[in-house]
Amino acid sequence: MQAGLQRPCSWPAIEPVTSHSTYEILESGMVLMKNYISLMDQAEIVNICHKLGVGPGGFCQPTYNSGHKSQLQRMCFGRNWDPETRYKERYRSDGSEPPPVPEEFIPLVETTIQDAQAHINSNVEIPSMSPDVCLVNFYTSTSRLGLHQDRDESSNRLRRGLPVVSISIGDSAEFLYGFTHTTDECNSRKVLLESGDALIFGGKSRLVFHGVKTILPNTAPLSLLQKTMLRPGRLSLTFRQF
Ligand SMILES: O=C(O)CCC(=O)C(=O)O
Ligand SMILES: [Fe+2]
Repeated sequence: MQAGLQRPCSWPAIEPVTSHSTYEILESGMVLMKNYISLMDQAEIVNICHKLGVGPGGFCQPTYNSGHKSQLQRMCFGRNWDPETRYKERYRSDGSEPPPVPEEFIPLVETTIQDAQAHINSNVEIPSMSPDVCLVNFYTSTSRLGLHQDRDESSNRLRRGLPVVSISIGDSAEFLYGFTHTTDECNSRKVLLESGDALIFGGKSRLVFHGVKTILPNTAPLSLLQKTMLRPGRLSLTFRQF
């Protein structure tokens, strides 16, 4: 954590490890923080997601109106999001409601944004936010996520460019991104997201098209697998303020 960015000590401690991390500015408002979350904290995040994932409102495989099932397992925190109804339905079809965003995650996300802002020396390019929604995705080695924009949050927050903060845990992923509505796999840029990386996209990059092309099997840190019940695959958490 950067000097001067101390949080009240009553907050539960999931703290990013900035000493070993490196920062890459991908675009205005889009920063990749490599090796940002310590293995211990990754394990804690996995354990929290595991505990909530097996309860009511936990992991499920979203279904499209066509009957097609999504290739992912997904769980929402804070607000129910569904590929068909977006944020409109408070309850899932099984009657469950999503758990709130776990309180351990909120200072982690806020600090991540502060560190990104400190790195680019601007809180205009990436505004601050406090997450009240999170989508948790679990990808197996064959899962993919097509190119899309995250644009279902409230228009006020989108207009202000409040960032999405994405955290990757487990197997690495090839993540695609691009800025035109014609963005496809051929003309998008590609970046590797590894366990412990945080990616922020806000400001001018808030509506970037993005998706997950490939999961690279057997790339999760061994010690993470030993410390947790994480199955082979990738867990991603994308935090937003609705
Ligand atoms: O898994 C990821 O890194 C991206 C997830 C994502 O784009 C989403 O949930 O909207
Ligand atoms: Fe997304």
